[in-house]
Amino acid sequence: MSAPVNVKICGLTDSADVPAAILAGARYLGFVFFEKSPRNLALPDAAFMAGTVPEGICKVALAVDATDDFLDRMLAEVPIDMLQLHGRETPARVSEIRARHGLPVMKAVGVAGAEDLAALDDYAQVADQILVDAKPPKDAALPGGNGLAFDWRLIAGRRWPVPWMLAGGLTPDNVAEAIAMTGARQVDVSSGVESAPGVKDADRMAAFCAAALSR
Ligand SMILES: O=C(O)c1ccccc1NCC(=O)[C@H](O)[C@H](O)COP(=O)(O)O
Repeated sequence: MSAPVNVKICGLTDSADVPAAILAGARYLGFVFFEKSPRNLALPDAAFMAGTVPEGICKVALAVDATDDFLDRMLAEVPIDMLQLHGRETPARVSEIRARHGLPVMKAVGVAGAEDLAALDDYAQVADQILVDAKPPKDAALPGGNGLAFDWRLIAGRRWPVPWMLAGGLTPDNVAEAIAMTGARQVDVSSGVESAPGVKDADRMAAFCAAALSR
């Protein structure tokens, strides 16, 4: 029997989201640091929320093309276990951030077509994990968290030398099919468990985790 699927719930904005996500079954919690996002957190709020997370649950900080100065300030204040890089960070920058900040790094890679798959292989050489996400539309305000899925057949049967997560447009209704089609053992969700942009819904988080953990 395979190990249970790991669920990451990204973009928590309220302190009540932390116990709700953990009770639902999430193993990773994502905190967004991107000013244009409805899920953006101020450092003191993130520090408070992350401080309530028990041992064994991975606290992930999501940043977009962040400077070392920002990462230094954020990590000095917020207890974080993993960095998620969701911008245009090059493989060299991923390596640099890993070495400088001493935390595991998950690099998000956007997929829209077969031409995007090579980047997954490149980042799998330098990151601790890769997040296989939908590529944002050209005019999107956000580089992720858009509730948009990609064609899962593109990665069916593909494997990488590091752990990976499937993301992009997952919901309580489609996550089981996404897992079945791709073979993912880790899934990441944000919009699909919200009642409005930036507002997590405890019932949807529970339904999502139940559907993912049933696979
Ligand atoms: O959530 C945001 O607002 C956000 C902002 C900037 C970069 C990434 C962002 N979110 C990424 C995610 O929440 C997930 O890792 C992933 O993209 C899946 O999101 P969704 O399609 O909404 O489930």
